[in-house]
Amino acid sequence: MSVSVAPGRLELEGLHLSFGGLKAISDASFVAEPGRITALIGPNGAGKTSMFNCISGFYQPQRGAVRFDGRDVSALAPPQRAKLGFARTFQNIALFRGMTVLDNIKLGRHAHMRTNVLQALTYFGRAAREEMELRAEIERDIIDFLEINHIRHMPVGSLSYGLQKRVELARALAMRPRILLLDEPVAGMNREETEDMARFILDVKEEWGTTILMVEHDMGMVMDISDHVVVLNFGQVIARGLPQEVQNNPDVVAAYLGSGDPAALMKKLAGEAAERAA
Ligand SMILES: Nc1ncnc2c1ncn2[C@@H]1O[C@H](COP(=O)(O)OP(=O)(O)OP(=O)(O)O)[C@@H](O)[C@H]1O
Repeated sequence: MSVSVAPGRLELEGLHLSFGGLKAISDASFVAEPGRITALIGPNGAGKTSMFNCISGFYQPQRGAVRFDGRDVSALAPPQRAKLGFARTFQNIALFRGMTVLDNIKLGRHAHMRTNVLQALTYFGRAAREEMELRAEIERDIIDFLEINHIRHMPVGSLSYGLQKRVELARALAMRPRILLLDEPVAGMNREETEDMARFILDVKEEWGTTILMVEHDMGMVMDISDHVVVLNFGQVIARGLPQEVQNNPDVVAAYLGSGDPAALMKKLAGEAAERAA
């Protein structure tokens, strides 16, 4: 691996977001530290997706700031944030199903290239050189790394769900992110697919050093691989800390269950994850 992109530090300060009269996010602050995995969890409707959309620039919070390495990026549109190193995967896979794995991954990188997609698809001059370098780099750094060599020329639509999610991760990595935003990376996966994805996310952290922020419902996976967990409830941050600290926090348990029984919480959450995977 030879990926040398400095990880970024994401800081959210006093974020407010309302839809009409409904407060989706209310005075929420937290930090995703460089080179760490931060998980954003919370019951359904807690505001996780809204928060993700504020971070990637799809939503504009009414108040508060999104800072990246100290710079206020709140007013930047998603493509401008992408240029600063934000890369995102989506809850519902956002790939071109008729295109091959390799072409889908290359599209991730074209956002950053000096020549645009059309120029790059015609093999002349700088475009041709960039295209060849890109292909070599993607094959070396990403396709091998994510163990998707055998499917590189297959159309994405023909792949299993777990592999499609891995291709989406590959496309995000092709952007050479300084922060990777993963929206429910293992939703809908079976146990084996979940374990594979968890391992790849850990490998990205360890080998690329990328800052990772993920929204995830699978508590087993969250507790296994996160360095830091932030819990949202009704749009507010109600807890943050190490996975074990959060797991045993009575406010968190109450938010999920309305009871003080952490064992029951874990059982319920594990059951929900299994239901989604079934
Ligand atoms: N575009 C929108 N318009 C109106 N209300 C919205 C919109 N997006 C989200 N909401 C509301 O904001 C609140 C937070 O929703 P959000 O989807 O961010 O929660 P979540 O934690 O991601 O939930 P889930 O785990 O179910 O995906 C909910 O009450 C939701 O109905």
